[in-house]
Amino acid sequence: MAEDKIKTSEPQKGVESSNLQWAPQAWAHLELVRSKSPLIQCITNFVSMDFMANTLLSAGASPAMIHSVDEIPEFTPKTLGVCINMGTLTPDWLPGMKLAAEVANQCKKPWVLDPVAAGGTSFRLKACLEMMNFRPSVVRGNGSEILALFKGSVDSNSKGVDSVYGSGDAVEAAKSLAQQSGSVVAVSGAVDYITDGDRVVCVHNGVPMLQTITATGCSVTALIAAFLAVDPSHAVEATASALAIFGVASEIGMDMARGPASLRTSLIDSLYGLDEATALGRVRISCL
Ligand SMILES: Nc1ncnc2c1ncn2[C@@H]1O[C@H](COP(=O)(O)OP(=O)(O)OP(=O)(O)O)[C@@H](O)[C@H]1O
Ligand SMILES: Cc1ncsc1CCO
Ligand SMILES: [Mg+2]
Repeated sequence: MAEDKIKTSEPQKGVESSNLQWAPQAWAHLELVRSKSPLIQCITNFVSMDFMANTLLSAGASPAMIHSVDEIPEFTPKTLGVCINMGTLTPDWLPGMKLAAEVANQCKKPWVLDPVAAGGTSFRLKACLEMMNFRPSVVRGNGSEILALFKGSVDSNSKGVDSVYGSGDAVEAAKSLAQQSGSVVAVSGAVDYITDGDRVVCVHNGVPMLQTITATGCSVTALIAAFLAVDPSHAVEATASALAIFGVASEIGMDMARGPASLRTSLIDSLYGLDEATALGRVRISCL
């Protein structure tokens, strides 16, 4: 049974030794998503809706892009996880986002925040910080986004949704943010870092071309929600598994791709077709 492979013991140091535990765990999480097909509510930006829904479907989850404040009290309790993404934020979307976070918390369902371009404008920063007050189970952003949330200030060098920092530049900020907020914090980039403020887990999978496809970050945040939905009490482990499996799918997809457009397609195919031997051979997770 896939649940049996999900361990709670302390991780070991180094990629080689800790992979013995983390790679089977990542596969077990994917198997659980495939078998349980969790319903994931996504309140997300207009750019990401299609790719995010297809990412969730190819992993075996069941996405629903439902964001109306009028539907949330009835719909959110039916879900197993919620993804809230600030990408194309306007003031009229915020009450629904806050209500969905509140209902998810009341129903003890995990929810994940994607603070897109948090440091881009003061309106966006304030909204992201307000969402942090609802204590997401996990917040996943790129280096710039996590640094902006930690500092609580707009970044004059912001390039909007793209990061101007590497993920490694935001590790200490991520740890502090996790300690202050009580949320697990994930910083994505060449290496993804996941922290609860104490442990730091590193995911080494992925390909640089992911940066040239819009909404790959948004979609992996939704995948985190699906992995959390099937293992809500192990947020660090589920988040690392989701990032690793998405990264592995991109690596296999890269072998078939001719550029960003075909990688977008082959990544979805690879995630759908991923088998145990390939996952165990490719997942690379270590601990700092
Ligand atoms: N240089 C890289 N090498 C390998 N994988 C990468 C690299 N940069 C990003 N990734 C992977 O790409 C995915 C998206 O991460 P990224 O940090 O680009 O998100 P983002 O900036 O929020 O993206 P978006 O806003 O377009 O959705 C993650 O799975 C991450 O691991
Ligand atoms: C390009 C873009 N603009 C707002 S959201 C989004 C998708 C990537 O975050
Ligand atoms: Mg993003």
